Amino acid sequence: MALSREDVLACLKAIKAPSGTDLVEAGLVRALNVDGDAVRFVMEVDNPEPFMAVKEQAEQALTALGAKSVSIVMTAHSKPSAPPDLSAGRKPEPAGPEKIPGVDRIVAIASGKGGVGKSTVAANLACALAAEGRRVGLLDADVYGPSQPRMLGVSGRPQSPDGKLILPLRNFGVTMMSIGLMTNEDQAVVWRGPMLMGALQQMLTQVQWGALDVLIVDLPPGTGDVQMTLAQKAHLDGVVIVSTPQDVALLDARKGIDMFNQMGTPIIGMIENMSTHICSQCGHEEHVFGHGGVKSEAEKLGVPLLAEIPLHLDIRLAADGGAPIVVSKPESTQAQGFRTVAKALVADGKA
Ligand SMILES: Nc1ncnc2c1ncn2[C@@H]1O[C@H](COP(=O)(O)OP(=O)(O)OP(=O)(O)O)[C@@H](O)[C@H]1O
Repeated sequence: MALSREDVLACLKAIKAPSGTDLVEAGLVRALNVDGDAVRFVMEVDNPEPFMAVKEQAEQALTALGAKSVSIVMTAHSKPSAPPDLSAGRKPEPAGPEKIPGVDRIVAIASGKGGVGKSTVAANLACALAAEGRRVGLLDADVYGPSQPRMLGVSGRPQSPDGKLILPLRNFGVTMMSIGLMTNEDQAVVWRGPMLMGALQQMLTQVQWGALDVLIVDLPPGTGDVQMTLAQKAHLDGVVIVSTPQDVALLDARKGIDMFNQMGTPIIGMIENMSTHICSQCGHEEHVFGHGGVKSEAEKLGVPLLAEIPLHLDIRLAADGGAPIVVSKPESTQAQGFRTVAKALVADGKA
């Protein structure tokens, strides 16, 4: 038998809530839906226990009225939230960037432009810090061209025995995780904003980094979603900007510095890469990309120039061969720049 809304309300008005008032008057009947011989409504109560008998009574009365199906869902009241505590002595709440448990510091390696040697610097710095006895992690967040697996000579898919935490890989004393290890090496990866941010967050929080003195993050070039997400989600202790002496690379580096300044991330310093070219045959030195541009820029910006790294075949061969120059030829002059930066970071408590 088709019921009307009025019939149903009249039926419910005859049932008393524990307070003595009828169900409708007490405002307990919410979202009433009468559809033919089916009746549904929600009873909003603080504690369902005392209302169980009332619910049963309502079901019986509605069935007697002619309802074939009765569905009464009891939900707890959504209490209005307390007004914000604006008193001066209140405890500060954690907001914005958070620390990763077990990771003492996070240092990002950034560049305004692609191909200036940012990943080479990140790999060498990580290995040089490990050689200084630091517990080092290296997160390859360069989603557009992950290169750390090749530079550190690691391959294979990271395992996740419990399906929750990802086990990172390790080489040369560096604990490493790369987005490149989650995709096929030759496969072009198209990342959309939310996907990218999700992947970065997963790399930060779901990788079993263990106890680290410093986590080095190799960022993609430029000032995009990854940089913003990292600065917003993780507590970044500082950023090292890599640039070549060329004007165009410097211009892009300036944009990067500007962005990190706006996000309140300290700039640890700049590194001029491919500073001078020393011929591996005759030792002749020439300035392929100019020289000193980064130094004067760093002076202008009031940030330290951490090192001038030469453009040298050995640096490329070592990086491409899976053992960075600080590992394969630690005593060479080409490795010295990286090692000096690592020592300085340790001495300043930055890594
Ligand atoms: N100082 C150097 N001397 C010789 N070769 C170098 C030097 N620095 C980097 N390279 C080489 O230049 C190439 C690009 O370097 P790298 O991948 O580190 O740059 P990147 O800035 O990280 O690039 P991307 O924009 O792809 O992330 C690599 O083949 C690397 O071996």
